[in-house]
Amino acid sequence: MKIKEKLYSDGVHISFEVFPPKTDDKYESVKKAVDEIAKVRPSFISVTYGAGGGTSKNTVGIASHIQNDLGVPSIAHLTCVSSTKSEVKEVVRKLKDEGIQNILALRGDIPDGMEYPAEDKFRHAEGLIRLLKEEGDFCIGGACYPEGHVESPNQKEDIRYLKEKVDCGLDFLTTQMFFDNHILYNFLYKIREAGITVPVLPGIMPVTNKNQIKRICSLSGTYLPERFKAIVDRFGDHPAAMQQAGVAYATDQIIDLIANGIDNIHVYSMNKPEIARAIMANLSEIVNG
Ligand SMILES: NC(=O)C1=CN([C@@H]2O[C@H](COP(=O)(O)OP(=O)(O)OC[C@H]3O[C@@H](n4cnc5c(N)ncnc54)[C@H](O)[C@@H]3O)[C@@H](O)[C@H]2O)C=CC1
Ligand SMILES: Nc1nc(=O)c2c([nH]1)NC[C@@H]1CN(c3ccc(C(=O)N[C@@H](CCC(=O)O)C(=O)O)cc3)CN21
Repeated sequence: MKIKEKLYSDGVHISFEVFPPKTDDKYESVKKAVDEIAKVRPSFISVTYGAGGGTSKNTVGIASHIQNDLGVPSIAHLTCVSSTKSEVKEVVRKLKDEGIQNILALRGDIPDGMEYPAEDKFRHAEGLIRLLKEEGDFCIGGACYPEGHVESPNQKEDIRYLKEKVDCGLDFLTTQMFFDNHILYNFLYKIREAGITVPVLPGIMPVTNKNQIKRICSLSGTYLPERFKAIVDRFGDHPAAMQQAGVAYATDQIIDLIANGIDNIHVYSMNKPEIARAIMANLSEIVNG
């Protein structure tokens, strides 16, 4: 099923993100986590592609399992930063073979020490989107950055490139995580003003671990409100308490988004079924009521 059809259908839709195993010995444990997440019947599950520049060989396998064995729509991330154009084409062929219809087209994070751009690689997500349009009939998503992308000199320029990227044929956008909804509302106003009309799925990350938040912030420069920092300061060294507080904070953000008319929300719960379950339990009457 094409995800864009879901996005325009009635009701509130919650999706989750998972990352594939880095090594084959972890395949079964990731599969088990994914099976559990599928049980809460999210509108779709997205599968990252070497987040932070890691490996990507299991993305197609996990995305295919979700869609073809579990009956939940899936979307495979595809980045072009670490692969040559012909390697990217090879992955596209595998995705087609597995019947994957949804792709999140990304440039991806530049790994430490990598020389970029390179002659035989796409420089931006744009090139990848053009290739996907030529190669098949995919539903294509892209990433956007409510606080601006770390490599962008300013938000105006970032939004100008975003408009060009969407015009290459994107069906929807997912946002980088944010911890203050006002940032999202301001961003939405600006991109609509700039003529970007595709659905935008806010990305919410339930933070459950102090080190994870440090890594994320150094990668993407995310603003952390005082209210959020107080939670990490108070509960950061107590994993169970941090998890409970992180889920409550994320739930609060999600309810505010829904109350303000946003019906599609993407949750960066990664490979943690207990987080997916807790979020869905907190929203049971809101999503299904
Ligand atoms: N939000 C998400 O779901 C995910 C995001 N990522 C990320 O992928 C990143 C980059 O991927 P994308 O957003 O797909 O990259 P992109 O190619 O759309 O944008 C990357 C940067 O290049 C600029 N840019 C874009 N098109 C340009 C053009 N034609 N000329 C000049 N500059 C241009 C953008 O303003 C931005 O600063 C990472 O930094 C990371 O945050 C990775 C996985 C998931
Ligand atoms: N800069 C950037 N790169 C990304 O890959 C990315 C974003 N931003 N923002 C949106 C999502 C969120 N992503 C995430 C978020 C958390 C983990 C995570 O929890 N990773 C584990 C280790 C993963 C592993 O073992 O491979 C961790 O403990 O950090 C991974 C990807 C991927 N996406």
